[in-house]
Amino acid sequence: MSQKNSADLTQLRDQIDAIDTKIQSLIAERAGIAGLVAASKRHNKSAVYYRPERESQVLRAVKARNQGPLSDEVLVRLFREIMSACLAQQKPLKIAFLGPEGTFSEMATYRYFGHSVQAMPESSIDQVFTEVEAGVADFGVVPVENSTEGAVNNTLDMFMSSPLKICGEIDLPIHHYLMSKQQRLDDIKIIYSHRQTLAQCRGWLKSNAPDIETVAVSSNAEAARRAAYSEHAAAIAGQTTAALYGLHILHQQIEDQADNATRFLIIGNQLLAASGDDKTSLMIAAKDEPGLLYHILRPMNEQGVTMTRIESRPSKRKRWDYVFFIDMIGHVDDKPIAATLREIQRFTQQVKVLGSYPKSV
Ligand SMILES: C=C(O[C@@H]1C=C(C(=O)O)C=C[C@H]1O)C(=O)O
Repeated sequence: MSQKNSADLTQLRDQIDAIDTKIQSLIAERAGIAGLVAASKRHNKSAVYYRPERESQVLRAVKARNQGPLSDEVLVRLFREIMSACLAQQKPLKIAFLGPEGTFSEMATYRYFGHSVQAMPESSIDQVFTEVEAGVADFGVVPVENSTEGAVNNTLDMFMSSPLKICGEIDLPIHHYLMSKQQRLDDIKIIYSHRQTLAQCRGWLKSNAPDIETVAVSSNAEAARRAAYSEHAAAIAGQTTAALYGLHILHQQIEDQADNATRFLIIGNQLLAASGDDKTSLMIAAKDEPGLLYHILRPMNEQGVTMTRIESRPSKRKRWDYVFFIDMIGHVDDKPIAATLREIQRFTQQVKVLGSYPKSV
């Protein structure tokens, strides 16, 4: 390296050191102010420390200010971590997720809340709801739909009996990796994975491993654990799972749809104020009469409310009786949504607002 180059490098590093010093003192200043906000909330018994709607406003402002060179996604991640650390000064949030460690639900948990939380792996979706209902966890993270495979029925069905509210959502791109102790596909006799994952890789498996037995297990992480104990087994799981279980990656991104994504819900006890860009989820129990769907869709259309999703599930009360799950753009306090709700209530047995929450940032 020439002398000039080396002098340039020293100067650039000095600049970086000076900037780091400023960033550090600004982060400390921010943490101090967040601490003051928390102290002022302490005087008010009903105040809540964690405000998802406020945090999503902060993150949207970060995106709006961004002029590069870092991507929106990277900047949102950094600010998410700063807020997570500021909040944890009081007490880290406890977050129940569908475990074990290494699942996509765990990834969604850290992506949504940052790493300064106490993440609690649970054995089932039902158990995530139970821990939040009992107050053992502050919030829960559960999958609700996949872009290839559709609804996660278990999660939808839980809302029929649970009083919990939806406090947020996060879309996570999902890529699947084939991993094993073996280096070659020819040496594999059995492939383990979660049922949903196998379904998302159905085409790849048919073309590339038509003669290998596939076995559905309780989670992708459980699949990796089994592959780690067996000489001729492989697992399909997320990239980070391979390192966790000491497995080689044999094939990357084997999902049939390149833009495969799963949407997760954040569940908790809070009803949130509007963030300015929200969604509302409803559960509607039907009256057994003709034109029901019409009576749900008509007021939406009249009020100009956009529906983003509709699912129906058996009510489990009697045969061929259904419950509808509907997502719409807007907050329950918005006039068009409030008017839509009033109108739907006239024609249905029960309308339950599962929550109004900030759209995934
Ligand atoms: C600082 C506050 O409390 C918490 C911390 C936030 C932050 O670090 O920006 C934002 C919202 C709350 O989760 C607040 O309510 O403004």
